[in-house]
Amino acid sequence: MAADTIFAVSSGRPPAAIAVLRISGGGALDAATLLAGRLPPLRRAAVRALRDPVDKLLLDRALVLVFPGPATATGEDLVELHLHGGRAVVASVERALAAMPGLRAAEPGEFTRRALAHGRIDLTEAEGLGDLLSAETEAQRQMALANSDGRLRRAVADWTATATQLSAVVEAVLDHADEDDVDAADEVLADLRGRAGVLADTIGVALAAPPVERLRDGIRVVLAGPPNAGKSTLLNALVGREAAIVSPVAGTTRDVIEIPVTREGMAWLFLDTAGLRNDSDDPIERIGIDRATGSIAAADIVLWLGDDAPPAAARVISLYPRSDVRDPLGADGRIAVSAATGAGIDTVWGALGREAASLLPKVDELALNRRQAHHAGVAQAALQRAAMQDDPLLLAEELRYAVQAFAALTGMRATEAVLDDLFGRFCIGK
Ligand SMILES: Nc1nc2c(ncn2[C@@H]2O[C@H](COP(=O)(O)OP(=O)(O)OP(=O)(O)O)[C@@H](O)[C@H]2O)c(=O)[nH]1
Ligand SMILES: [K+]
Ligand SMILES: [Mg+2]
Repeated sequence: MAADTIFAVSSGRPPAAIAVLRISGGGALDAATLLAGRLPPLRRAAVRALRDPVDKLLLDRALVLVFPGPATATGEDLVELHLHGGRAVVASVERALAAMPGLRAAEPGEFTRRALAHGRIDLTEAEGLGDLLSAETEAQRQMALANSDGRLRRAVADWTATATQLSAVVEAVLDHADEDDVDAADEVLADLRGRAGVLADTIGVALAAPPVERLRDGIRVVLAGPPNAGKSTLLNALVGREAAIVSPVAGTTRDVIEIPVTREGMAWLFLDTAGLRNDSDDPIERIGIDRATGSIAAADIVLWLGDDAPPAAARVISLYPRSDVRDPLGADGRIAVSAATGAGIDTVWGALGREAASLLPKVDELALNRRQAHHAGVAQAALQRAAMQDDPLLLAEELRYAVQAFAALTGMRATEAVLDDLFGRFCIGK
């Protein structure tokens, strides 16, 4: 069964100077011939008059490029038409293509999905591409580029090769179970268990890295402390705009206010919260305090503006706020900061940056997104069990589990749901 031939503008929404329209599939060359007449030599650009195949009316003069499959971006025959980028020009060519049997407009991400289906890329590279397209910070871009370029695919290929080798050894031991001497077989199995354990540890290193998603979602920094401590004023100073209401009235902030910020190539999410106090009899303020408590629990970093001991949280940076109107000696090891004068703001950013270093994956090291980490975790657990398994039959079974989990990680066994979810995030024409 031949799949449809698909087409879409891949260069962004018209109008633009040029619109690159791609056609991919078994009917791509025929479709292009219908429009352009004689096609240029393969992989060589040439200008052609594009005509409506039905009424022969001129649609555009365009650069035509023909790439024969399977060595193309999609793994199929691929044609690029570099059109004049006006809306009506693009629409007229799209209409002519849609009228041809077997041709239809591409769904979001469908070109990349075909690349995956034809083995041109694996799922980790497709995910890297998706991240690359949506990258808004320098850190995201670098990580996504490394993954879209096959860094993770190569690592998983190595893990798979090792696990497969180990499986072959167990099979050999099983095959010769009654001939060879038992001590030698035991020795081989002991060595094997050791190597399964080493592989489990290798995967553990990647699993220990912070999740890739944090690059995109940002580091969650919660400003917390008693009422009127100056939380909202400090938030505004940190994010550089009047994002939260400030007033001398204690209990001004009730809802949690989330402000995303990009700074020095990193994404941050700042959360301003209601002042914490036990004696509020305002039911709305009490709800705010509950929300504040929840935010603190889910924070990556808490900026604590209170004089009392901070609440239990993952990482706390203690501040001495409103330092312009307080005794400098009172800071007592905390970072003195004044939103009014700007004193100490850079120091707070410095402290945040130091904490961030361990919260974000490093661009030159392997890191996994949550989907990938799930499968890596399954493989690691199987290998850890293999490392303690005396029975060669069960050991072989664990190794098979690990290899299956690797296949799921790279998408060789990805479900439709996983693919729909991923490619739904892509734009049309990618
Ligand atoms: N002098 C001085 N006043 C400040 C500073 N920061 C905040 N204030 C004042 O302190 C008061 C309270 O500030 P907010 O930012 O509303 O304090 P908050 O902690 O958000 O208060 P709630 O939301 O009510 O819990 C306001 O009148 C601010 O102008 C500062 O650095 N220096
Ligand atoms: K206030
Ligand atoms: Mg406030």
